[in-house]
Amino acid sequence: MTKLYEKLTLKDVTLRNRIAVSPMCQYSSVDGFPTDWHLVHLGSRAIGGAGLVVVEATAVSPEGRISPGDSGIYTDDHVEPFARITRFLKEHGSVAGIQLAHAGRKASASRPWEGDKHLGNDEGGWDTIAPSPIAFGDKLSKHPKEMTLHDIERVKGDFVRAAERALAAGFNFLEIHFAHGYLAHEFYSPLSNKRTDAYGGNFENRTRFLLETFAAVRQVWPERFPLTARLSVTDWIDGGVTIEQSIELTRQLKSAGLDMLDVSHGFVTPDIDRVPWGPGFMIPIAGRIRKEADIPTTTSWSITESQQAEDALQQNQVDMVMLGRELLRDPYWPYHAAAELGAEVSSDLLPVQYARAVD
Ligand SMILES: CC(=O)[C@H]1CCCN(Cc2ccccc2)C1
Repeated sequence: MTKLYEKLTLKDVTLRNRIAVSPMCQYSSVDGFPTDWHLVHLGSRAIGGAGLVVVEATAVSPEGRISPGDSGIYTDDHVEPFARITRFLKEHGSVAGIQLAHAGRKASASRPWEGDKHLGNDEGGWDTIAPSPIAFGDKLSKHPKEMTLHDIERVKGDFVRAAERALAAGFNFLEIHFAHGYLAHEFYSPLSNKRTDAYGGNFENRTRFLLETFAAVRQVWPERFPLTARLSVTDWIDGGVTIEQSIELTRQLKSAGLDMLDVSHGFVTPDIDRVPWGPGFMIPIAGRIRKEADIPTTTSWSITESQQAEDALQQNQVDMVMLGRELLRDPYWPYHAAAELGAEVSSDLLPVQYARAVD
């Protein structure tokens, strides 16, 4: 049996296959509100057969957005526009997921096609916050305000309220963003966290914000729905977070109710020279964490071929694959991959309206 097309059950949620649409920023929201673009962009990937569609990094507060075009779920008015999307995704056989995020010191940036750089407060930008008053660097050179303990409590509350709104909007899969040099990763990594209070210094203190935020969200996110996290498991840099530390953190998150780890990497500093880029280069690392932390995993990064995805599943390195750019290039990848792998293209992979396309 082609494992890529086996169902996957996480708590009370069952995916029709092991293919997920990775959360990918569209920079096309207005004051956080998703638009027709999002309905068509995400809806077409549900029509294309993905088992899970995860909505892009969605900010838990206005200052937590990467760019002014980012999605947000920081007011109750954001719920219905997202509910319109979740209804469509579910109607076409996909599980509806969303990634909750706070961009920390990487916030207040322009869209990639507008330069991917910090915006001054006189050009639509805003003051940023972070564990320590240290700029990311390169094109993101704004110095963030060091978060007070009050700021920390507020932002944890923002994650909780955002999770409650995601539930109200009909999402059944929730991912907290602990990666890519955004706020939570900035607490986790010694490269960005120079605090001397209970949120900085040793491993216990640097993981405190992540564990407290996770526990607070778990309390409001129903037990019957999967709660996951995307974690940069290594900074690739001496002095940064290591895979060994991340295995320990994953074990602690699992004890707190983590249902799957979305294994990612890097980007807490501009330095990407040490990243071992290559086809599916994160898959072996996901496999190690899956084994040593004894938890379901998924991962992304240069997964493009059907046999590559099938091998990762067969070798028990991941339980699901998350495709990003490959699904931008081809929303019907799930259908094409089934044909390549000789998996019978079950009728639920294509909508009834398209079924006649299969001769
Ligand atoms: C929110 C998030 O994680 C997105 C933001 C846009 C780029 N995405 C992909 C990316 C991650 C790290 C470095 C370069 C590219 C990640």
